[in-house]
Amino acid sequence: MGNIFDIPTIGVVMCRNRIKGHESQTLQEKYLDAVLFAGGLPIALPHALAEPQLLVALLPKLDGIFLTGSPSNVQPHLYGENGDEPDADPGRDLLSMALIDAALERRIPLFAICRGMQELVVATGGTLYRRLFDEPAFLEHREDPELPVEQQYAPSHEVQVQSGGLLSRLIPGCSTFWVNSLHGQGAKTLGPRLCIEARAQDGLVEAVSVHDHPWALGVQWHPEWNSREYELSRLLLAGFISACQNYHAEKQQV
Ligand SMILES: N[C@@H](CCC(=O)NCCCC(=O)O)C(=O)O
Repeated sequence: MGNIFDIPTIGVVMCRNRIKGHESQTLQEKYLDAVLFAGGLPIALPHALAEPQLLVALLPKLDGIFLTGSPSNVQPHLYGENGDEPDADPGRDLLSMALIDAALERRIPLFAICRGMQELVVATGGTLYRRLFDEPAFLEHREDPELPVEQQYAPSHEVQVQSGGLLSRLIPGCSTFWVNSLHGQGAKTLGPRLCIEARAQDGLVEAVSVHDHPWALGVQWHPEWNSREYELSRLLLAGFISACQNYHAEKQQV
């Protein structure tokens, strides 16, 4: 694993849950393991870190930011829609939006998975389909909750990679591949800072990157799931950690 001081520190955003009556913030182990297996040091980020003074103290310590998936949905008012969101996690929204702003401004590497990609879309001025499953043009992108978890995360549909982008550089020679799919929302419009990196066969945007940023990628699927078993997932995570190592080294030179 090398010298502990060379391992990049990756901030991983937490999610709010109620456990046995107690308000809690949690992180699924698969996200932590994916960062560890790729050679990063994951650090859990609780929502209180959105407070500006704490954020300013935190950011210099991070070499990368990892936004996880979550069953909760981004609050609709953040992308200009009315109405309640019963599955909201406002603390997560606040922290993720602040972390994305910081990552874009400071050029910190950012890897955003599923809800994380939706947060990246919203933070950069885009909008979401709130009920993708009510849109007749789209495939079913949700998992079947009745199935065992291994089957829920099994490959579900193909994606087509846009040539010439960050994703195609990370997985050279691979222009289509199968992904798992566990989301009921999806990117509807994108702000000017995002590039499309992949689409599903129904046209849904499945991956995005940020213009003029060394490494900021959002994917709608779950490369963290059994990440060591799938070569494409390993390549994405290795690319992220390598960008974090470069960022760490650049910081030392300033
Ligand atoms: N709630 C949003 C985002 C979906 C999402 O992130 N799913 C993954 C949940 C579990 C995990 O982290 O693996 C939507 O429905 O689109």
